[in-house]
Amino acid sequence: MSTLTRAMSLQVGYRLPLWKNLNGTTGVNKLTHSPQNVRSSLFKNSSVRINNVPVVQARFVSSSEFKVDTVEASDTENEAMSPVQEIGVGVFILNDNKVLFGRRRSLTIAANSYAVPGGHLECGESFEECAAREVKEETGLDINNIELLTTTENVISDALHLRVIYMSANLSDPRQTPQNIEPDKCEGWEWHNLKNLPEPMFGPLREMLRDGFNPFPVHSLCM
Ligand SMILES: Nc1nc2c([nH]c(=O)n2[C@H]2C[C@H](O)[C@@H](COP(=O)(O)OP(=O)(O)OP(=O)(O)O)O2)c(=O)[nH]1
Repeated sequence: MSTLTRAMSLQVGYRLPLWKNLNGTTGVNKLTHSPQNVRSSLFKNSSVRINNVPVVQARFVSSSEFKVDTVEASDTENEAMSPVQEIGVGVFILNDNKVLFGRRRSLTIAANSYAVPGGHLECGESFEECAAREVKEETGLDINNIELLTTTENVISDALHLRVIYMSANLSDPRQTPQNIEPDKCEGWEWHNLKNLPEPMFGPLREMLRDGFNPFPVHSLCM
């Protein structure tokens, strides 16, 4: 009897569907990006492991909201396989012609790559509130003019889809400088011109930007 792995959400109390097969399977990983229809094969090479089995999604392993346990296949035969959707928010903070990026230390998604500040949407929170909260928590910065840019959907596996909402924002006071409030998660924050992006860039972001996605206002020449 094969051993399957499942994740239990401690925070909201629902059980996530099982992966069909975790034994080396990475699943179909693609990113759809509206409106530019960017496609990507991110997360393929994740080094994340659950019960020593490689998987493509890390959040279950390291987040305090989840624990992982092991069940026998016979317990699971009748369980639904409908995917769970997580919602993340990423924020392009625009300052002159630059955007704020930080190199992630996290052992979860996108370890060691550069990404914009962001995090998971909390219950009852608007995208704007989430953007302001995550930016404050991670960088100490206060932002305004927070606007929706686009969304992406990362299909991590049959069981998990990650919807990411990308927002843009300005500094409330341009004299602010970013602080590394969560040094366990990030090496530090730096302003970068989009013509000269730091590497390695978080894959979905690299794909978007390479395909011409521009977080600056249309009337702006800041690129
Ligand atoms: N921060 C950030 N997350 C991104 C970006 N692109 C992208 O797909 N994501 C995804 C990865 C995560 O699954 C999700 C949330 O990001 P995160 O991993 O930084 O979350 P976090 O631990 O800081 O926040 P939280 O769970 O404490 O709320 O959004 C991005 O550019 N920046």
